Amino acid sequence: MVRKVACIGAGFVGGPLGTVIASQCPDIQTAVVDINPEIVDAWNSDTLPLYESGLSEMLLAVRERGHNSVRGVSSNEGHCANGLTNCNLTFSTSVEVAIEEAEIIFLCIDTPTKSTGPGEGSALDITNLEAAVRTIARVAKTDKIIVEKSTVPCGTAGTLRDLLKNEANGACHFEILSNPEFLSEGTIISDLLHPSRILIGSEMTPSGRKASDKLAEIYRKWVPDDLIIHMDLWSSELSKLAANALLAQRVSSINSLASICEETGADIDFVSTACGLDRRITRAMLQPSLGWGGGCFKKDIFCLVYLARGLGLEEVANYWASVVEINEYQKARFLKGIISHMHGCVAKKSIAVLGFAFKKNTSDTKNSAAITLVRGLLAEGAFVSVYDPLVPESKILADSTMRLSKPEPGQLQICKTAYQACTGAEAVVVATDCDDFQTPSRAIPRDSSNLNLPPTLNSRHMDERNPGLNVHMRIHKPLDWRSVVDSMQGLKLIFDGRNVLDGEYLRGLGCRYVGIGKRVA
Ligand SMILES: NC(=O)c1ccc[n+]([C@@H]2O[C@H](COP(=O)([O-])OP(=O)(O)OC[C@H]3O[C@@H](n4cnc5c(N)ncnc54)[C@H](O)[C@@H]3O)[C@@H](O)[C@H]2O)c1
Ligand SMILES: O=c1ccn([C@@H]2O[C@H](COP(=O)(O)OP(=O)(O)O[C@H]3O[C@H](CO)[C@@H](O)[C@H](O)[C@H]3O)[C@@H](O)[C@H]2O)c(=O)[nH]1
Repeated sequence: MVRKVACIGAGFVGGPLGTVIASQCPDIQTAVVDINPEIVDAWNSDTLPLYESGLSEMLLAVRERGHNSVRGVSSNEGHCANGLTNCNLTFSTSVEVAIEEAEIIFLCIDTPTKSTGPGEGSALDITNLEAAVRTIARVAKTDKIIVEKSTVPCGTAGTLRDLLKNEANGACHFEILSNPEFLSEGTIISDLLHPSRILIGSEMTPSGRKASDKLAEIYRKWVPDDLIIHMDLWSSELSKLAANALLAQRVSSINSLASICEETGADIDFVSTACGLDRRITRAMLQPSLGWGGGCFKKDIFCLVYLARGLGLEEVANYWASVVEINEYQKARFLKGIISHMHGCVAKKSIAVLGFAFKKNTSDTKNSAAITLVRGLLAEGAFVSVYDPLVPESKILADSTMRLSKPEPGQLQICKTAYQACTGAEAVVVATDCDDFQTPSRAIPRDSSNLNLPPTLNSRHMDERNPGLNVHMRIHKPLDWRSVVDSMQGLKLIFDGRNVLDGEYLRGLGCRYVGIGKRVA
């Protein structure tokens, strides 16, 4: 029976994963550790470092359970927020202590694209991952199971094994497992609680299988056994890259078809529905957009491309590279379309951009198509006002500003409301599929989450125990498009970069509607 685990890296993966393990396995002491004290402080404060539906409620429930516990579980060197020391979840910078105490160590460390040297711009950089494994080699005094949660180049398990062999003193045994994470931002807690599958890659040796079973034991606390799949290390590592490449390929494919629709008068929403209803195709990842973004797709596809090229499989490399190329093309095409609809010139024209995150329900802007859009509009001399319900103003400002060409003073405005952004605008661009931006006929029910969370506290109780944790709980207020259109001026164009609006309804309000892959009426 596993008693102590550690998650190294308290980012989008490590923080929520640690929280879910602690929530689902009260008998397991979970230490989430990070070298960045700011992130750790944020996890221990009322303002979490990331917004995710259900996260703060789950954290609160774990802390509450610790508060009510009479058993007095020891708590590593970290502490539960609000001084609660009995809970089974800690966030701290005590990486070495966590390593020493844990039987299973989840590596949840960032693996960005390499920015220098061989493989620059393509291969994944595992420097941070290796640094953590070096620390394990140095401080471990007992056997450890080391779990690759990070997305890694294929063969990394072997690299880490060699590193441990060379750097550890040989007194303890290390088993490396690959256990890739498939969560999506915006639905992190739900995805962790209800994963479509859990892959566990191990060496096909008795000790590899034993370690694999030990990890499966943890997941079995909340994941059905038939969803836990055991395989070899390479297959598991490759499956992660393959899954992201296939998902991104679907969006690139539908976006490439959207461009045919725009030239011919076909409607991509009909085409997407028609294809998606085929039981073999399904409707997932076929929503046309101004371009996909996020921290994972591009870097993971490039990692696959790098692998294929290294294996001499040039055609295979080119095939997957084209998924990213089509996405770049889509982003550029969307910007060009806006300029063209505004008579070939956006200079000195006011344009509102609604949504800046790479998708709804997240404050993450990594590779967001909105960044390309806003930078492009600013470079063309437009006055741009941006509103996003979750992204902080400072982040929007930093992302919108290019190194070499800065916007003129007053050219970029970050707004507190969508109405403020749209007032006086000649064009409004919906860049993120936020529920708040939907038109009435497409509006979704207010509580769309289906998290199946463990029994949570009622809101009155939450307020009393931990008022700050409520700050991220959002109430959807659908946009009043009539007021928006009334407040616009000039051309009154609405560009729907997500095809989430009802074009007919908007035209009825007196504006011109331009969707992706649709004929402009
Ligand atoms: N974000 C996602 O949606 C997602 C989903 C699935 C898989 N992944 C993969 O999981 C990995 C982590 O992604 P993320 O989004 O959580 O990254 P992140 O950047 O949000 O978090 C990584 C954390 O690791 C910490 N860190 C770096 N080196 C460290 C060290 N030596 N010791 C301790 N902490 C260290 C950093 O300070 C950072 O807080 C990546 O490989 C990513 O590709 C991410
Ligand atoms: O039909 C669709 C679906 C998605 N998108 C866009 O595609 C991007 C990626 O979306 P999504 O896959 O939902 O978000 P991520 O959080 O990037 O999650 C992906 O990347 C993670 C990190 O590896 C994986 O764990 C997930 O399984 C994988 O879905 C976003 O910009 C979406 O707006 C579309 O344009 N159309």
